[in-house]
Amino acid sequence: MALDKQTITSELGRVGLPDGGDLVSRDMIRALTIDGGTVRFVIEAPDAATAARMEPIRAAAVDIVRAIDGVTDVSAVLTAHSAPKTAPAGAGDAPPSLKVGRHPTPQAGPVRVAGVDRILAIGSGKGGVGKSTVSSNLAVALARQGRRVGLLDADIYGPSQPRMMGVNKRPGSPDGKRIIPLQAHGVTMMSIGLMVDPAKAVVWRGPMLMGALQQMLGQVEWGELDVLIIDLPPGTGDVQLTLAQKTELTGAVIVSTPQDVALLDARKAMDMFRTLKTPILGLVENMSTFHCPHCGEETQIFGHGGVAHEAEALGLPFLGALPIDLQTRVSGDAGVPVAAGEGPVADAYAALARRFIDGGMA
Ligand SMILES: Nc1ncnc2c1ncn2[C@@H]1O[C@H](COP(=O)(O)OP(=O)(O)OP(=O)(O)O)[C@@H](O)[C@H]1O
Repeated sequence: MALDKQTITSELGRVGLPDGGDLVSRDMIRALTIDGGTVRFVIEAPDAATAARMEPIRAAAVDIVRAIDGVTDVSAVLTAHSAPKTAPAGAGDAPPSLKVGRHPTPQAGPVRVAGVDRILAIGSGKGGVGKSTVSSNLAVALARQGRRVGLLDADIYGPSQPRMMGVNKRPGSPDGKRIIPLQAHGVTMMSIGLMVDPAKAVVWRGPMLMGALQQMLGQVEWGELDVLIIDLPPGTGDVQLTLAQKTELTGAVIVSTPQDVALLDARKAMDMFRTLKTPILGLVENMSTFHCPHCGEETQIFGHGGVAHEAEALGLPFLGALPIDLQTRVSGDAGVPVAAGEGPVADAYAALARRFIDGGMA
């Protein structure tokens, strides 16, 4: 019999906590995925101090799931999140201004974005590994599966989503306060690149970036979304820091190519998210195998499987591999993500999206 989430959740509900309740009743299980006999999940403690005491609980959870018929492998990651569950009173009340990049309005701590169920930050250590490509295609693939998806291009230094999603209109504002996002391929989208000249944004530092991000999240009329995907700049800079500190992120997904040098940088990005107490929900390998369209031969241009191994070594979920593919690049440049069409790469993105939905991440 195929494993199902309900069976696993009900077993995890037997893992009690010293201060009362259990892992399920206390809502600590995140990103539960089942892949054949392999079960992966994240245990999210309310804060770092609690997480530090929870290793025996994590081990008990692994044992209890491993004992389920059909389970061959279990990976459970312990993370901590210090964010409050609700937006503090008054958050978002400050008079907004459409001048993007102003100084931020004071904000007590991480806040939710009204109407948005989950926020995923898509990060990478290195630039050029395909983080924006994966963000846009994943967004489109999720929308094709009926999810309500938002895409925020927060790559302030090199916004590429307008080009990849085929939009270049400046978003409108009926009252000079609210910003109306654009729609493309079933996705609600917004890019800092549509509001400001990236050449100017390059010199922005902490407070200016914080103000701009606060506006993108607070003033944009996102509507009701199942998931908002945020395409981050590469590396570990001010945008990541600001976002993790000011917004209640569901978690981060790391995109890397398979070769060691990219993985080295990906590790730095993961270290940063761990320090910021943002749960890392998993890793995606981009530019994996190349399938020759002429002879059908497979070539591992950047190697293959490096990200899956890294995920395994770190006990993190491996979410999927996407091939290196000419059509992906051409479609991205043409503003129609490959996931919007048909074919093996669109299928790979559909499978990735399914994984996110099944894992409760979208
Ligand atoms: N799987 C793929 N196959 C072929 N080309 C790809 C693939 N993924 C991305 N590309 C191409 O590689 C280039 C860089 O991709 P992209 O802009 O998504 O990377 P990035 O990590 O977001 O970079 P940066 O952070 O510097 O913006 C683009 O031209 C894109 O079309």
